[in-house]
Amino acid sequence: MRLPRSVRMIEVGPRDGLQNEMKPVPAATKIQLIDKLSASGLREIEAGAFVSPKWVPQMADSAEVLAGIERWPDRRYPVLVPNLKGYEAAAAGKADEIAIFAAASESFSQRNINCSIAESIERFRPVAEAAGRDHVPMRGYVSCALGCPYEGAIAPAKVAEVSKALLDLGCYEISLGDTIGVGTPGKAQAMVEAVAVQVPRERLAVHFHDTYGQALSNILATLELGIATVDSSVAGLGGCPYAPGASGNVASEDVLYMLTGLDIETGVDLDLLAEAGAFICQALGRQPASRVAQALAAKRAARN
Ligand SMILES: CC(C)(COP(=O)([O-])OP(=O)([O-])OC[C@H]1O[C@@H](n2cnc3c(N)ncnc32)[C@H](O)[C@@H]1OP(=O)([O-])[O-])[C@@H](O)C(=O)NCCC(=O)NCCSC(=O)C[C@@](C)(O)CC(=O)[O-]
Repeated sequence: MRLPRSVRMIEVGPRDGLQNEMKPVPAATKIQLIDKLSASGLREIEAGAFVSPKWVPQMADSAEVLAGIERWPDRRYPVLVPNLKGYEAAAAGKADEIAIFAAASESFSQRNINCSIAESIERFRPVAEAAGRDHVPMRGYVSCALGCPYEGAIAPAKVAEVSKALLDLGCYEISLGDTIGVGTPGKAQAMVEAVAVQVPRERLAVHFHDTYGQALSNILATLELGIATVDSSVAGLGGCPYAPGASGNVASEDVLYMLTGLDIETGVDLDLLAEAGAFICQALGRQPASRVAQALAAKRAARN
């Protein structure tokens, strides 16, 4: 088994993790969470989304969050941007990176951003031009890479086509989203292999939700193919508002524990990461979904 020596962990908890929360999470809590995640050693932390507040009310305070966080010099705080209006707001908030998001499923694209896949690529074009002009790095997401809540199975060739379109727009990296967490290791590998024909694998990231408990296995399967960038969410928070039934993202603590066990470097401190997870779970009034966080907490409780 050939695995990468180091992996970039992209933390999506403050955005993907919180966007589906029904009760408003105060901006001050989001800010504290992001500061704690920065302190844990994570270098890329998605801080919010400049999307329509009618569509995703929880992200309406993203400007306030960006203005309030401590910006560590060697960290980046990307935000999601669905259109030029979102880009202008993100730029006004001094976002240091943006992410555009398309889907490999027509139905999901309609439900999530109210347009077809082709229309979304056209809508992203002026965003890409503006980001290029301003030297703001741009990441791209492809949702439903392993299945769609409305259409079921999605052809890997379609994922490859949309990934290439985002790459051509100027994305430095494409994150392949198993939005509803239905993937299994063999299917994840086949999908990555299909995309890698169009997009160099060093420019691919994986983004698994853990709905069916397959996320860690899927990550390991894609690391074996040379993928070295993994999205995850502290405490396993998350779910997409336009993907009914989708559970949280794979927990950052669980990913980190697995990577450390494989002697793969990340630069992230597990105790500090778990502390950030405990903080946000306390604020939300729930237990972390991360098995590693639960095990660490039980060990601590037994010691005291
Ligand atoms: C794309 C739109 C805006 C189209 O929505 P629309 O209704 O077609 O847009 P519109 O242009 O007709 O505008 C409607 C209203 O929204 C306003 N508006 C328009 N744009 C913005 C903006 N940027 N910021 C703030 N406001 C905005 C606009 O000004 C107008 O306001 P009104 O005149 O009615 O008062 C909408 O569908 C939207 O915001 N969708 C975002 C949905 C979303 O955030 N989903 C979750 C993120 S994707 C995800 O989680 C998956 C991922 C990335 O994690 C990977 C994976 O797991 O698969």
